[in-house]
Formats: sequence, structure tokens, C-alpha cells
Amino acid sequence: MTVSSAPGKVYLFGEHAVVYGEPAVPCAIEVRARVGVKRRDDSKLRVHAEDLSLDGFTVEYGGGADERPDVNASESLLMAATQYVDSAIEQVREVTGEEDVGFDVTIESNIPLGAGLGSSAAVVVAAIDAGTRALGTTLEPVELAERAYRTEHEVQDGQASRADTFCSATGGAVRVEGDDCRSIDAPDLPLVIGFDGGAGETGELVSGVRTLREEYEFAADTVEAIGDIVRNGEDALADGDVAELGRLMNFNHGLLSALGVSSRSLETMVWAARDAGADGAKLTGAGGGGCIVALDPTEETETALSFTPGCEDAFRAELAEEGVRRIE
Ligand SMILES: Nc1ncnc2c1ncn2[C@@H]1O[C@H](COP(=O)(O)OP(=O)(O)O)[C@@H](O)[C@H]1O
Ligand SMILES: C[C@@](O)(CCOP(=O)(O)O)CC(=O)O
Ligand SMILES: [Mg+2]
Repeated sequence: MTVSSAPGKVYLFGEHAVVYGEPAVPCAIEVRARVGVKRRDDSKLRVHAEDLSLDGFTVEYGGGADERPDVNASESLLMAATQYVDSAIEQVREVTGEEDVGFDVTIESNIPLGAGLGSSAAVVVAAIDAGTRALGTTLEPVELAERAYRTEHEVQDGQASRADTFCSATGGAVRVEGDDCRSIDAPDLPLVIGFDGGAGETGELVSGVRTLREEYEFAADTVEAIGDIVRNGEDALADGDVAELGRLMNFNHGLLSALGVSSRSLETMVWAARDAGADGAKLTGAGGGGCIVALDPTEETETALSFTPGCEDAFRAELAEEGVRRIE
């Protein structure tokens, strides 16, 4: 068994707008997806996932072109659950040239699904890394990130940025603008996460913003304004100015909300954090439900969130310096 893990992330700034070429700054955090891969002696794929909303499941499929996985769940649930893993294994086959290789894949993850913490990117990065290593090829983090991006791009119908996958593969704080991806220095930020227990559908939310942007010039301007916030945020990060970072995060949240990707529970958590004295708070990732990220060096925000109806979990997140981790 070859095992790799990769971290999730929060967006300090720039989600959604990054899909249209604006810069974004995500930051890897110490919550991880761990993927174990073992080569099979046939061309099938057997996926065992512990932490899915399907309540944990095992599927075995492959061999025939249209062979459907043998599992008692609706097609759409199953698609949602397996498409990132499937597509990651396709990348492994392509990189290694072993088109017919089959695998037993085991996924364990502490990253809530569809909650804006980048579970898809972490699973894909860890799966491609473990899969290629199982066949004797070790990819550099940048190549790994590129392969993982192609997976997200494919699954999200051509609508994905390189931000999540680059951040998960390399760790730390990163800046992504189009295909220019780089690591940047970040101070030790007092990150607090609030999770509403729900999820948003990344593909649908991205499509919604795309439509608005095509329909209204002011929506296109809003996307550009997010880019301006990110550029200001980079300066604040370089200066270690947490108060300014917070103000800019608040502004970024307002614009995401205007683009229709917030939700009642995300708003409730954002305001609970602000009322508790956080320097700033915003949704992270695609939105629609899931997580917010706040900046607060004191205990106040975490405590307030833990008593906020609609907030299921509140915790402090540490920056993950290390991206992909090769465990076995
Ligand atoms: N533990 C897991 N096991 C298998 N697949 C997972 C796991 N975590 C995430 N995924 C895949 O990632 C998808 C969620 O990704 P996405 O909607 O982009 O949300 P996010 O990246 O914000 O968590 C899931 O539907 C599933 O396909
Ligand atoms: C909305 C988007 O900018 C981020 C999505 O993040 P997540 O999958 O919700 O963690 C899409 C993307 O960059 O591919
Ligand atoms: Mg994702």
C-alpha cells in the first residue's frame, strides 16, 4: 500500500474571481485527506471511502466501458462521491502510461465535503501522488499540482482554477493568478473556522457567478473588484497587518455575498464572528453553505461560534507548511 496525504485550505481572498483570471490567496491548513493505493492484478477500481455523506461506502467497478458501480445509491449521489477519485486515477494512468492499471483505493479524510475547505483538491492531490508512486513515478509538487488541476477542471465542467490544487500540493500560503502559481510568505495567522454542517455544490455555484457576470456589467465589475481586494491583501500580508487583513476579508465577503454565493447560515456565522470582535470574517471556497474563516487571536470568536445556532463546529486552524505528505 502506498499512502499520501494532502491538506485542505481556506481562502484568505479571491475565490470565484480566480476562475476568471483574478489573483487569489488560499492558505493550506492542518486538516488532511489521506489516500492509500494498492495496485490490483486486474484493471478494476475499488474505492473505499470512510468519510462521505453516503455514510462510508465501498464500490468496485471498471473493466467494461459502461459498467456501473455495484452499490445501492442514486446515480447522482454516486457520481458526486466518486468522480474526483475516478478522474484522479485517469491522471495516474496517463502520467505513467499504464492505461489498464487497476487499484484498490482507500480514502480517510478529516475535511468536510463541499464545505469550502478544499476536500476535493486534497483527495485528488493525495490520490495522484499515491497512485503514481505505487507505479514507481514520483511527481514534483508543481507537476502534481498541474495534474490535480486537470482533474478538478474536468470534473467541474471546465470551470476551475489552479488555486486549491496548487495550495494543497505545495502547502503554506500561495498566490494564484491564471497559470502563475507561487508560494508566498505569510505570518502565523489566528485563523478560526466555523462550519454549519452543510455543503454547497461547487460546480453549480461557479456556474451561477459565470451567468451573473455575463448578464450584468456590474457583476463583472464586482469580480474585478475582488481582484483589487486581493492585491491590497497581499500588501497587508507582507506587512503582517492583521487588522487590515480583517477589513479586506470583510469587504471580500460582502462582494461574494453580492454575487449570490453566501447563505443564511454563512451570514449568521460571519456576523457572530464580527460581533465577537474578530478582525474580519468571510465565507471560504465556493460558498452556498459550509465554512467561514475569521481572524481572531483571542478565544472570543471560537467561543461565540460554538454557541451560535446553525454553527455545528468551531475550531482554530493551523497553517499547514507541508503540502503533500508521503507516508508510506
Ligand atoms: N473523503 C472523501 N472521499 C471520497 N471523495 C471525496 C472525499 N472528500 C471529498 N471528496 C470528493 O470531493 C467532492 C467535494 O468537493 P467540492 O464540491 O469541490 O467541495 P470542497 O472541495 O469545498 O470540499 C465530493 O463530492 C467527492 O467527490
Ligand atoms: C469557487 C472556487 O474559486 C473555489 C472552490 O473551492 P472549494 O472547492 O469550495 O473548496 C472554484 C475554483 O477556484 O476552482
Ligand atoms: Mg473543491
